[in-house]
Amino acid sequence: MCFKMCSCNNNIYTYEKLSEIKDFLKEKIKNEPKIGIICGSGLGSLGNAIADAVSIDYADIPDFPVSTVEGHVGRFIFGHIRGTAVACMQGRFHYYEGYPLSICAMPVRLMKLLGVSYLIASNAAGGLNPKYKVGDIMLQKDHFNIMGLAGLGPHIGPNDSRFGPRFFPMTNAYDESILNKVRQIVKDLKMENKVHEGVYTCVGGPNYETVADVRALISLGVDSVGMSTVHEVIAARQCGIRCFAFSLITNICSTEYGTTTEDHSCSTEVHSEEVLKVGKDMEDELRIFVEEIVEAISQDT
Ligand SMILES: O=P(O)(O)O[C@H]1O[C@H](CO)[C@@H](O)[C@H]1O
Ligand code: HPA
Repeated sequence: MCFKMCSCNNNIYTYEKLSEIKDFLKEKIKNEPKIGIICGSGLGSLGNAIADAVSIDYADIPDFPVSTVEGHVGRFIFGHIRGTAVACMQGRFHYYEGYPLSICAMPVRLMKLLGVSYLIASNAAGGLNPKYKVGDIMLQKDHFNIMGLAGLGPHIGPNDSRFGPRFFPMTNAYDESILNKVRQIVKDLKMENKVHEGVYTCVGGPNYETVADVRALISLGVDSVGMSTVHEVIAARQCGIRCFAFSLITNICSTEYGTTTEDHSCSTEVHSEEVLKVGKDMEDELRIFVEEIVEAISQDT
């Protein structure tokens, strides 16, 4: 299938196409997943907590896109976390890979067809809030949809109401009752000193931000910046999935021009190696955190 398509309409992932993919996956999995998990860059090990795992590479799913970015393995893992059936994406799709936002968010609609009613999305992100440190976690209280303000979204074009209504609110995009459960988990796990709540934004990337970009985002009230998640949450809210998302702060975005070092790099630059390393360093702690969240959500009826 050709993924080069207009970003505004002609969405190739029609309801019928996604139903075919859903049927293909359903034949391979044992239980209907209740919670969808999207692993951010370097956070794929969140999927290692899954029992009775059935792994399906994106490349083996008919008409499915493939992950092209380091830190995103590119497979679904279906199974259980603490007894709850989950669908976990070890690898997501980003706009900068050349996929329109409708394709980046398509797996969320697929998860809905598979039976998912809750989403836990994670991302690696740069810290803008001066209180944040590398390795901190930011619970997404909200997002600032810069790409949406520029007319880009996963739902632009003809609307198929089987994926949800044309117009829908985003006031409570991040579910307050899940957030309350997570706040309690943060206390129980004694993580208060490294967990914050804030506003995330998704930029197009793949370059990291200039100092002027960073200063502007801070002035707009944004606390963390990445290149994902927002369009996934939009697609999820459109089809009635309740959402929780968090950023792992993998680097601090610089508000100052750095000094150029002897090798012509800059002292305040961010590089993808450090982003992935912070994810790796945090993998055990985050895996337990996500397991607790799954268990708390599963008690929700
Ligand atoms: O949002 P995730 O997938 O975690 O990845 C983040 O990390 C990558 C940049 O290092 C970008 O893809 C950015 O979006
Ligand atoms: N900016 C954008 N995306 C990111 C960053 C960043 O600083 N860190 C990890 N993903």
